Amino acid sequence: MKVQKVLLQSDVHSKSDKTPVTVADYGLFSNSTLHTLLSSQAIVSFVLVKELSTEPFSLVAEEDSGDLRMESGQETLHRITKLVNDTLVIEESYTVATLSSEDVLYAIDSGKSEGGSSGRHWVLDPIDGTKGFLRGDQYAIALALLDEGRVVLGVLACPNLPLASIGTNNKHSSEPSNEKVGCLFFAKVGEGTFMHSLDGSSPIKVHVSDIENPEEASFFESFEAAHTSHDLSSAIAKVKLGVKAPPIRIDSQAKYGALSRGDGAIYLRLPRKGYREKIWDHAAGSIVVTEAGGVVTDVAGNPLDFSKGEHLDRDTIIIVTNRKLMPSLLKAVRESIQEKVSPM
Ligand SMILES: Nc1ncnc2c1ncn2[C@@H]1O[C@H](COP(=O)(O)O)[C@@H](O)[C@H]1OP(=O)(O)O
Ligand SMILES: [Mg+2]
Ligand SMILES: [Mg+2]
Ligand SMILES: [Mg+2]
Repeated sequence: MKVQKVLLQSDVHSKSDKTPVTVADYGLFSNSTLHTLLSSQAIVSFVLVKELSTEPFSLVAEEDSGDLRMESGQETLHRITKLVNDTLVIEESYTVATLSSEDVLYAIDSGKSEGGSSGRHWVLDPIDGTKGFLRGDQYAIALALLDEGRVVLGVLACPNLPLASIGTNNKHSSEPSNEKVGCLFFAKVGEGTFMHSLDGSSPIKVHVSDIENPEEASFFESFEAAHTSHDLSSAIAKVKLGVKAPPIRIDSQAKYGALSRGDGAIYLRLPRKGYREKIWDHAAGSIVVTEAGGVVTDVAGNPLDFSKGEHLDRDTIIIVTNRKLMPSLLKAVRESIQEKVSPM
């Protein structure tokens, strides 16, 4: 959050489309991003190892220390180490000793497990929705626990997600947005999904929307057209289901969080051909939604399979909604795909 604030105060963000333009802009953006995602991975990994010292530890995480071990990476490593220590200071129980650069490298590289169908594995996306982070929009820190290939626990921190609904029905776009942001969702198998504010309000139990008529539903999709087909989702939602509201396009697993509390009723992810989704992009989000009463499936109607290592199957379409809407949504997705493949 600290790094994003600095980014947003820089000149870069005064441009209307919030995208980097000059070489210097790109430098600032990529350095800040690198610092943030590696620090996040180091902090979560360090804390997990400390808390779980009595059991075998396996972490499947997105990032690795990469060039940080080389001469050219020393300045970056130094800054990340400072960022990690400055952050851990806030939490008194972790300030026993200052972490060295070596400790930070070790923590980052503890995330090299491949996961799989046996035993327990933590799954971490230290910054999910990197593009949203850069734009000053939505991003998430997503942590899940797999047990024998099944997600049994999920935590989703969404630092920029308003505590109030972001659903199209509740939004008054003419009003200035001074709403409070920063939500944390957590779900444990069989125990439901809870949300509280990042600054620590008491948790409330959340439920997915109970809308039955698809025309009244609003739907989420990626902000980035490279991550999902906006054309296909619009064909499914507008044409097949009669959805009236425009799509809510936001980055990251904040979509799962927002859906789990009923801000919208549908999330469609229609990746480009050949793409293999990573487990850390969906593990936490999927249990947050299912424990809130929702359903997360592929196009065959099966739950996502997190037991095959780092990836889901190639070309996995992800369909998320409540139990009542799922049959018609599945039908609409299948029909639209069929029509796209073999146009009449
Ligand atoms: N070509 C791609 N197709 C689908 N997802 C992608 C692609 N490239 C990166 N991603 C990952 O998809 C997620 C973002 O999707 P969304 O559009 O829902 O925000 C991110 O986790 C991003 O990784 P990252 O964690 O590095 O940001
Ligand atoms: Mg991700
Ligand atoms: Mg990521
Ligand atoms: Mg990434």
